[in-house]
Amino acid sequence: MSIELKNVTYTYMPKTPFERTAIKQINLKICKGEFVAIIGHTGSGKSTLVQHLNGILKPTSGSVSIDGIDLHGKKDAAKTVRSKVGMVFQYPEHQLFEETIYADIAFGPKNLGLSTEEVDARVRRAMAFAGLDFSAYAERSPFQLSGGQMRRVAIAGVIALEPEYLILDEPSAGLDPRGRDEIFQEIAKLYQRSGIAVILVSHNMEDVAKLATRLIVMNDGQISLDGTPQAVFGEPDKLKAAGVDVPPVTALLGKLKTRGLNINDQLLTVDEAVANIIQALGER
Ligand SMILES: Nc1ncnc2c1ncn2[C@@H]1O[C@H](COP(=O)(O)OP(=O)(O)OP(=O)(O)O)[C@@H](O)[C@H]1O
Repeated sequence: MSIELKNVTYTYMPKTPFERTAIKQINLKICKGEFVAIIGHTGSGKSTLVQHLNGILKPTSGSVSIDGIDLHGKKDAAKTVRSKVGMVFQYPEHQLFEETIYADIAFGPKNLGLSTEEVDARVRRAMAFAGLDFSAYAERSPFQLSGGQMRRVAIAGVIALEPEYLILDEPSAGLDPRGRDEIFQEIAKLYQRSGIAVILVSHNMEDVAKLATRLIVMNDGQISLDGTPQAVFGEPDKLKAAGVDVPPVTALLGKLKTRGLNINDQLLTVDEAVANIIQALGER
């Protein structure tokens, strides 16, 4: 079970003076159970790439398939996408529009043609998952909430679709550190509890390093690195060429190593780094 892109190229505004090829000859397979983070400098093609994973964009050339179904081949392809792929866009709270939080989260499942009971069960599950107490929030207007809470409602609306592939394009953009941590904790929880694939576009290297099982680095419309976080962050020269920084923890460990400390510079979390630094200092 996978989403597969074969030789996908996408050109915006072809045959005009504004023509721009945003992704070039991309070959990529993402399987259920993976947590894939897509990183890269501004304009490297991340959003264009993920908008192919749910059929919003149709490749200029090449093909996209989900669980073996060609997205642009069959008539029922759109239905397959709707039922399997959930997409959280940048600033998803801008897409809230119903009068109550309940109605907003119920909107997607209703559109899937589910029974009232099933819609209700999904709304309750999604709200519980997003940390929104049902009795306190269901009948409130989403527009009375803080920015972080509005985003949780918007994400709950996508989670209520119970997608098998969940795509999140910069889900923490514009949030303060606390809001950002909460959103990432929820995403991690969802990933750990279910066998879905998560595809996350993010600029935050620490979150990416902590959560992802696989990192894809985009550079100028192409995939320049693809591997585990350890493997990718172990390629500082290629990362630099792609305009991407290593996580601060990895950078710190690298510097301590060049200063002669016997240290593992492939660690990605603060806790791992602290334990390793204490051990290295004890050896001196
Ligand atoms: N609607 C559009 N019309 C024309 N060109 C576009 C459009 N959207 C994106 N582009 C161009 O395609 C290229 C890739 O853009 P894309 O948004 O996919 O990059 P990105 O890596 O997601 O960037 P960011 O990190 O800033 O969101 C850029 O050069 C961008 O200017």
